[in-house]
Amino acid sequence: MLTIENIDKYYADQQALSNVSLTISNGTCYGLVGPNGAGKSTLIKIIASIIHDYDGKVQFSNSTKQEIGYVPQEICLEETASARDNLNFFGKLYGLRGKTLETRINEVLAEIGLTERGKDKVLTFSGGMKHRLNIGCALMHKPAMIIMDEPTVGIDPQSRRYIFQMIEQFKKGGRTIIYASHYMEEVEQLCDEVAFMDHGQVVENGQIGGLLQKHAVPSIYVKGENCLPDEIGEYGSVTNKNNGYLITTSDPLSAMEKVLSFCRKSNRELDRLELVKPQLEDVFFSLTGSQLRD
Ligand SMILES: Nc1ncnc2c1ncn2[C@@H]1O[C@H](COP(=O)(O)OP(=O)(O)OP(=O)(O)O)[C@@H](O)[C@H]1O
Repeated sequence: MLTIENIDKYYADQQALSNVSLTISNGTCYGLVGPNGAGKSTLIKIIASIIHDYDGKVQFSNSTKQEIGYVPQEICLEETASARDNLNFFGKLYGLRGKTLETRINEVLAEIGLTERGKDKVLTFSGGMKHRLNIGCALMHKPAMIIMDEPTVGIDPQSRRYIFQMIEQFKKGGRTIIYASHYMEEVEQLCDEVAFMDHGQVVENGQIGGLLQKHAVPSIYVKGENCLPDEIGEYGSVTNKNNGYLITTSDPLSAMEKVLSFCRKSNRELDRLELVKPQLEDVFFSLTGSQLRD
């Protein structure tokens, strides 16, 4: 278990984190979500012991700091060296030597899908392959906790899928994962729990299902050439979306029936009428009043 209590962090006069407290249980895939500058990387660096000058407490129970694998946001590889040599370097940093190191390099290359490219220089790799190797370097010492800072920024869909599969394997292996991202859909897909960060604070945290239930307002989507907002406005609160209308209402099924019946009676054609599943993006919006990518 990782317990973070009342963390404050300043860079000179600027406060990057304010009174941040979180508890992360072993074996959880925990998402840290927030816009640029929210404080995710700073918090991660504090957990990974890269930043030491902060107020507050970070406590690990039954996991030592040695068991953390940190995947930085920036690619941290020697481009002119091969994948094997990069893994060799990180393995040695963690105290591996000889046959054990050699075996571990082979295992990690297989895990990140780069066995065939092990002897090639990193500068010949695609962005996605570099990201996978970047993750591989953090796996050399078989860490119980893996901390990943925006591991899918700027990579192709195929590599993103590969990284997701790796994370699913980490989860199956019982590892604890901290996953910082500003891609809400990734966190929703991968994580069990999430903390929303904004302006250096945790604005809400908890199990994803619970947060959706607690904060997301149900809605329906209506699209039809002659459906006008003031005609359907009585069924809920209406906003424009993709040339149609989103009606947020506490009773979406009844609102659907009413829209359908209204359209039948008045001979309006409907292109689309659907129940909208609440998403984490909506929860973040309802808590902060801003979209994640504003
Ligand atoms: N080394 C630094 N020196 C000064 N200010 C910094 C430093 N690192 C981060 N900051 C500031 O601290 C705040 C939090 O930044 P941080 O990088 O932790 O946020 P983030 O959520 O990870 O953002 P991003 O998604 O852009 O990486 C920002 O205002 C940032 O400008």
